[in-house]
Amino acid sequence: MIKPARILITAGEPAGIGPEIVIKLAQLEHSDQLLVCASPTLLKETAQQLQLPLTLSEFDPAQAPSAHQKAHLWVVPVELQAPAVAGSLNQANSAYVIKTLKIAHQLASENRVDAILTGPVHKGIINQAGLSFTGHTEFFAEKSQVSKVVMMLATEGLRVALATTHLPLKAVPDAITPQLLNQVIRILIQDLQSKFALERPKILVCGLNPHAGEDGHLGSEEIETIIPTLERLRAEVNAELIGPVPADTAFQPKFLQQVDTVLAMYHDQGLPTLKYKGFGKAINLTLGLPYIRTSVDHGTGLDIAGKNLADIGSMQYALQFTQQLIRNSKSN
Ligand SMILES: NC(=O)c1ccc[n+]([C@@H]2O[C@H](COP(=O)([O-])OP(=O)(O)OC[C@H]3O[C@@H](n4cnc5c(N)ncnc54)[C@H](O)[C@@H]3O)[C@@H](O)[C@H]2O)c1
Ligand SMILES: N[C@H](C(=O)O)[C@H](O)COP(=O)(O)O
Repeated sequence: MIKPARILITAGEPAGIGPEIVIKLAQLEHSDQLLVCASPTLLKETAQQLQLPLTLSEFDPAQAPSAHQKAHLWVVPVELQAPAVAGSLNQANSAYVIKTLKIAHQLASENRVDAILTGPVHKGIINQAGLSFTGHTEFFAEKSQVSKVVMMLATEGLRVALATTHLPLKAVPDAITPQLLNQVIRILIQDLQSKFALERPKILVCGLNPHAGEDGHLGSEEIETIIPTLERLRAEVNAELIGPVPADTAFQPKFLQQVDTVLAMYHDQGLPTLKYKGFGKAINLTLGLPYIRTSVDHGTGLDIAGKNLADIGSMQYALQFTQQLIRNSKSN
């Protein structure tokens, strides 16, 4: 029998739909142990509002992981600073959110959990509280002292990785340097090989400008940076690097069927297509970290928080994907 893995879920922004999707997930059967880093008070109150059963036990690292029992959660408790009101952000609770992420990083770094699965946080309110935060991706990279990681979102039939993550659009062209592309593509290849068992990954690389720069008439980043970097890398890596191709036509089935991943140059070049194809059944994962970190494909859903409208499709998909990544990493 396979030993259950231990998966730590952070419940995310307390005023959002994170606590609701965690409690809904807890009602189902799972072969691995689910551990939640959150406020026990918040979890109990949310379960009560949803009229769902829930018992909590405090996490005991000395105990071996056991398969999930329906309507039960192991908890790493962190208390809120102020009562959570569904749909209404409160900067007093931003330190709570960050504390859950710090604990998750600590437990994963010490191999006390097999993976971190993060619920959605609200980047704006964390910054409003005076805590600099651009996203989980960058947070875990910094905590792990890794100079570069890669954000990838995946749904059935499509994986999209990003060369740049959370930065203003006007900062993107300057960020696309040979060094950045070199690092991103190497991490992408390494993790496609190790996490997805793709021996010689095929990567479709998008250009930055309309029509991939139209031979320099619509932008020079392709000619000056992307093409020479891909040429250099082709001689050095065990991967097929196709492109740069125009991003507007890259996402046609006839191209996607032939590649393992699309590499988009920036967040909204790649993610709208991914989310159009698979919102609610997609996962977000961070490549290049020393541990497995995954997340749902959606945000805090403040407009539906507290209304029992949150769909757990992405959370379920993210959990199944995470379980597979853990099995793959253990068999490597
Ligand atoms: N993993 C993460 O932490 C993560 C991911 C994406 C966005 N965010 C953050 O979330 C905040 C809100 O972002 P947003 O409003 O752009 O996106 P959002 O995903 O929160 O909401 C977009 C729309 O999708 C709906 N929706 C989202 N999740 C749903 C679910 N599970 N079931 C049913 N409907 C759902 C919402 O009701 C809303 O109408 C921002 O601060 C953003 O940065 C966090
Ligand atoms: N870019 C992500 C998305 O659109 O789903 C989201 O902002 C979450 O990013 P982090 O995992 O870095 O928080």
